[in-house]
Amino acid sequence: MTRLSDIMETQDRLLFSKLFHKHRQVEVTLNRSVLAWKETEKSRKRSSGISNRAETAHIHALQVCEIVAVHTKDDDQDNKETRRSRAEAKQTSRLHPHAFTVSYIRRTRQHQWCCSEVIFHSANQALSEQWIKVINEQLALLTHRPKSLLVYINPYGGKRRGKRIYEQKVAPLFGRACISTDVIVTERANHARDHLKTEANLDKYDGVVCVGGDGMFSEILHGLISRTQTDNGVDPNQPDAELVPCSVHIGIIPAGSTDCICFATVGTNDPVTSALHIIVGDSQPMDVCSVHHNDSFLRYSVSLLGYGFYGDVLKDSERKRWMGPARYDLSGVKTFLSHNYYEGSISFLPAENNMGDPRDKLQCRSGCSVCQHKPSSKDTQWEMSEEKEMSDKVGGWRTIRGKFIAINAASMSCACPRSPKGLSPSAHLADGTTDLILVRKCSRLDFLTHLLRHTNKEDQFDHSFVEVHRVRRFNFQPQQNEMHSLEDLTETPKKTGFRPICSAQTNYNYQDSHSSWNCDGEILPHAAIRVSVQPQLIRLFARGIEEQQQSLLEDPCTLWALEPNTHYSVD
Ligand SMILES: CCCCCCCCCCCCC/C=C/[C@@H](O)[C@H](COP(=O)(O)O)NC(=O)CCCCC
Ligand SMILES: Nc1ncnc2c1ncn2[C@@H]1O[C@H](COP(=O)(O)OP(=O)(O)O)[C@@H](O)[C@H]1O
Ligand SMILES: [Ca+2]
Repeated sequence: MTRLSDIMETQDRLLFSKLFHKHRQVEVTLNRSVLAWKETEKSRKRSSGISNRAETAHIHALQVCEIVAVHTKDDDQDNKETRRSRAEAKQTSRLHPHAFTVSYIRRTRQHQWCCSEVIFHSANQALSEQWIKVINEQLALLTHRPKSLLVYINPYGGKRRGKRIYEQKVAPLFGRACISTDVIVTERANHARDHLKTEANLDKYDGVVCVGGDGMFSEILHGLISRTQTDNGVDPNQPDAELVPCSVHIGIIPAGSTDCICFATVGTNDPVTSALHIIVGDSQPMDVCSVHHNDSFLRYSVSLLGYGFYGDVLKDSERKRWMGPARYDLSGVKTFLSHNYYEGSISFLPAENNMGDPRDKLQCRSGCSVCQHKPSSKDTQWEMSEEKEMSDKVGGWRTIRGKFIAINAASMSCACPRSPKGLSPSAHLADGTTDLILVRKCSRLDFLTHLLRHTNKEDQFDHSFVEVHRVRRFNFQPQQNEMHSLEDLTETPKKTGFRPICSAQTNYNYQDSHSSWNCDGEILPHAAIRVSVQPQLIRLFARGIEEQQQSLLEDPCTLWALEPNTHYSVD
């Protein structure tokens, strides 16, 4: 563990100088991992006006991996400084005219990051240039940082602010970090998907950036996965095909309605935070579910596959797109009041016991140990042999038949501003499993209590009518129409609430008896599906949700007070 007090002294210094910062003389040190500075004793004495007294020295430190860029100071920054302290700034600029700016990541609140700046002045131009050169050399060693990105903007997602968000908040940061971009503003649905599938020259880019919501992300996901499988000769129609992971990272700039994939992988829906995760080249692997109907491929999903409640909400909300994100609230209330349930049979292959449990309260966080667990060959053989048997009684597969208000498969927590802990708070981003949540037919009041628990601290699984399983695969088969007796027809499905009572009894049809699957915000054309989790098929420019660190919130430059004979550690 590095001791902060040693940083100023150590042998592995790359550069050490006396420079000026905020009109005070500072000793600045750079080593391979940290840029640190503290006020010189002479300057401390002068500014405190008390001689011969040991004042507390403060060391300010930035991790090199969190430096966005270093530049010669520009006039704009001069103006900002001038406003703050005109006289002092003028004097510093006159005496030490050669300045450089280090832009770095500062944590604010709730997992939010911003880009801050620290300016160092010197009287010596060559010295200032040397600092810029050496810091840049260190940044160049961070080879996982992207240099070239392909950006797709959905101008109609969310509140239709995607283009403005990108131009005003993101592009300037990419420019500062010297990242080159090709930007495509989409002209129709599936424009981005089709471009990625067939046209885009992916060799040119280190990553693809999606400016939009979960639906737009889904387009990028499909384009990239499909392109990768084509390039590697894999047929995605085969439900058991082992898919080839995509080599290109995906960045998400949230500009949609739910933005659950961004929220669950970063902890906030903030375009600047996401842009900074892209700039530093963070990497978060993610599971992808492949969904098939019989032996043909339907879609991929990374967040929610929801039948019943969430399928009905989505279907209803599509007609209200003009309302923007509020459409989900209105459709949510309407669907809740309809209180439909659907019959069907769900069979699933549970994950091994060492994969945790959806109710274990172990949340997936940055560097999650559960997600780093690779299935052993024994686990894999077990799974393969079980899979072949495909039986209810033997082989680990379980089958549950019943009447369900909702069937949800959450491959990640699905946290979003509407539900900050998500549909399955302990689901993992990259463990190769999905949490299958079955909400059986229950009273309206019970279902409301269950829904409300998504928004507070209570356990939404702690109901007799809810069960949850961590699974690797599942199949769903809706109740077949022809299997109903006449009596069943009047019974299935229950359409209470605002429909004419006779419609459920006399106009029984497929639409009424079946819900639709909401697959990351897209409606699937079939109710009978086979789902298989493909572990870590894609990588995002993200790092998972960070545990909050109080010390990092207190000072722009991660400030430590250095007490005599006390050591402070850099985490
Ligand atoms: C009475 C209070 C009820 C509160 C219940 C809140 C539960 C919310 C859980 C939401 C999970 C969302 C999972 C993500 C789904 C998205 O993929 C999908 C499309 O997003 P986008 O492309 O950005 O529009 N969004 C939805 O399906 C919306 C579900 C909203 C349900 C109220
Ligand atoms: N230029 C476009 N015109 C119309 N639809 C588009 C365009 N670009 C993308 N889309 C589609 O818009 C849908 C919603 O996009 P998204 O960005 O997820 O917004 P929201 O979160 O509001 O649903 C996606 O299904 C995507 O395929
Ligand atoms: Ca998972």
